[in-house]
Amino acid sequence: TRTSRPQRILKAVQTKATVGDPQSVITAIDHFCRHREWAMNVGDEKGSILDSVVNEVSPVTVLELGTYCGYSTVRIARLLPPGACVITLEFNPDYAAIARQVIKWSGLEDKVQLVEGASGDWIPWMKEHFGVQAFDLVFLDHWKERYLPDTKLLEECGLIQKGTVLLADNVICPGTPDYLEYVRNSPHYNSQYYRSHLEYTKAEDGLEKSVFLGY
Ligand SMILES: Nc1ncc2ncn(CCCCCNC(=O)c3cc(-c4ccc(F)cc4)cc(O)c3O)c2n1
Ligand SMILES: [Mg+2]
Repeated sequence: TRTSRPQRILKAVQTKATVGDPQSVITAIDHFCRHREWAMNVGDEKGSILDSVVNEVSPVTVLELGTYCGYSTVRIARLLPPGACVITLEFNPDYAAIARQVIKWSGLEDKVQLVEGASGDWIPWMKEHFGVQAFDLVFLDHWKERYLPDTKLLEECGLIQKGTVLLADNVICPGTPDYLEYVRNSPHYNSQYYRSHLEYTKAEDGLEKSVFLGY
């Protein structure tokens, strides 16, 4: 049967990128998705905003919700200092299998913990299973209708503390209206919108950065 799009993305990485060179992996995926087949990676334009937030926060512990092919996982992990790590959750086992290989090709497997499963099932176990106290940065890029319930779940589980930064993809396209309303109106968050475009297109999209102010 035909290969899947994630399999074709992995092939582009394995033919165009250099093992151990995360930037070449990022460039290979962006080139493939801009010139061959669109795919739902955060992309180069929003990816630069993601980079700037990671550099600003310099997180020790990152949670990514929605791995897909590992493009944003590689973007984040390549900027982390030794000892820091990103835990990334992926629901779809086929995507997870591809992402593991993309992360390995980039040479960043020591900074990444890829967990297969649904966010709602795994978040309550984060402290116990991974010894996480709280996350310094959470990148939300999974089911858009899960952004709000999972944010509330992270709060309830004590995984968000004063200073934790939430960075949400796709707040315009496909859109996460209930999440936006919550973080923008809550007295416990300081929120700002980074206007950009839907990956590899001219459509408007953006990232919402929300800093938890404490209770
Ligand atoms: N709970 C849980 N836990 C863990 C999980 N892991 C995966 N999932 C399921 C997530 C499935 C993929 C999520 N991402 C998107 O849907 C997405 C879509 C577009 C897009 C598409 C078509 C258009 F015309 C325009 C824009 C663009 C983006 O940048 C997107 O990120 C999970 N769920
Ligand atoms: Mg996205």
